[in-house]
Amino acid sequence: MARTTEDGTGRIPAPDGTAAPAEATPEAPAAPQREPSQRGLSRRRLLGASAAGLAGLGAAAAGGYVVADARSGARSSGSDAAAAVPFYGVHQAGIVTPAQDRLHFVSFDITTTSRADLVDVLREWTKAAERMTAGEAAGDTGAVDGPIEAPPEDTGEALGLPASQLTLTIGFGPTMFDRRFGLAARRPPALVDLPAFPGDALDPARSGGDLAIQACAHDPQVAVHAVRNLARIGFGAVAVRWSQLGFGRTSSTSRDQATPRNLFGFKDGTRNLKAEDSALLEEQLWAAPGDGAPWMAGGSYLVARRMRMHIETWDRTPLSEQQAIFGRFKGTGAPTTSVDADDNEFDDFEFDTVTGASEPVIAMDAHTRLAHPDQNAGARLLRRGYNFVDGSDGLGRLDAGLFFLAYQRDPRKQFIPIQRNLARSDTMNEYVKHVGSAVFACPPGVRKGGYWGDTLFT
Ligand SMILES: C=CC1=C(C)c2cc3[nH]c(cc4nc(cc5[nH]c(cc1n2)c(C)c5CCC(=O)O)C(CCC(=O)O)=C4C)c(C)c3C=C
Ligand SMILES: [Fe+2]
Repeated sequence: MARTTEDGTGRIPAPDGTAAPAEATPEAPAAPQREPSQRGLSRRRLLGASAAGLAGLGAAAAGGYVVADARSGARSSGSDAAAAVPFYGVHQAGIVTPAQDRLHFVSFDITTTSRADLVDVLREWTKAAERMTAGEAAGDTGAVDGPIEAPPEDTGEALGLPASQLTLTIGFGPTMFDRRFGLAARRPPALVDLPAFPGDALDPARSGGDLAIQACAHDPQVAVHAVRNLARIGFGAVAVRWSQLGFGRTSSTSRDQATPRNLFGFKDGTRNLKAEDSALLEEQLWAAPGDGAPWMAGGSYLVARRMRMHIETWDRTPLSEQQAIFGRFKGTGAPTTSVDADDNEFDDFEFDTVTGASEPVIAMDAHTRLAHPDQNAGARLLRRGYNFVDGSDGLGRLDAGLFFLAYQRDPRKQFIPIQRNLARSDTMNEYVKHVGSAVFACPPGVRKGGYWGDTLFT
């Protein structure tokens, strides 16, 4: 039987068929089931109307979700890409949530010096984020149902679009803990300024920030709409410092997802931390109460690096050399130590295997050897990066690369030592340059009635 979202929210059903709680954790409170505004022509109502009109078309594919596209009237089945991810939960959505296809990441400077104003913005953002992730307009009266004399409460470009699995994840940068807001004593020990690494070519205009929002969705317009409306709501208290669009995920964060490819053409995310690795997530991803900042318990630390990839040089590099850099076959993603290249993507590396000439099959300076937990005191990352192509560089090359996003429990023990290892000797460094960098403390998930980061301010 085809599964429809009867309340019209498109909320992803839990495995038992009930509406899933936030972040699909057993502890998470039930997601709110609100009536659409009486006046508002919400995105959800538009979808509901469209779905009703299409009801006579009959059931879609067995076991699939049924999603109506309000813009085109088209109906797609067998996919939940249009559904909503609950906003509330123990952890913020957008971390272990199966990585969506599109990203809009934005870093803000806080321009107010008033702590009360900052908290007001976080409260307003929370309300808008809850609405937008449910597929609704940013404010009650939306884009077209407010007073004609006033600017609308929503910018309108997502009218009629479904929730598209939008997640909004907030992070606080080290500079938010300076003297402005009385938060210095609450700066988590793990929220360190990242050191300079060999080869860094960081642009300050693409680095740092007091606050960041990661918007991920299956529709780029939905992600951009969310960021734009949060920036609009925060006007006068925050200003965009830099932002980055991403068009193709470069990691899987769930075993249900196929491994995607980066712009070097290699499968990326094979050995990522995944949502199903419960014990590892506790050990490597989520901050715990004893970690030195109790307000961060259930949160995580995010490192963002804009990494330019010299794809034109890469494209002139022999396949054998490309594969040697990753110690993996380009086609299947299997380690080059696997007996055959077929279907062995998830094989373990045999780092001790040597060639007839007694050379290691996987070079000592191969990216995957240097990044492997065995070389980094067991440290792992939950990578959630995206490909980008931001036009060209004026020198006949595309400005392309990987916007690397990695969540972890403590960057001092995870990103920093791994990156030190890579920066020193990774053979990939010839093709890659780090041009932007930032680190954020992402607080735990929001309880119903609470607001983003309330554990920090209360
Ligand atoms: C400091 C951390 C890392 C940076 C920066 C980084 C950049 C980077 N990586 C690729 C492509 C691949 N990386 C792969 C694996 C991998 N990379 C890191 C860390 C960083 N990568 C880790 C921790 C791992 C997993 C190691 C392990 O547990 O075995 C792979 C192999 C596929 C996979 O396992 O995901 C690829 C391919 C690029 C292109 C890049 C910068 C542009
Ligand atoms: Fe990597």
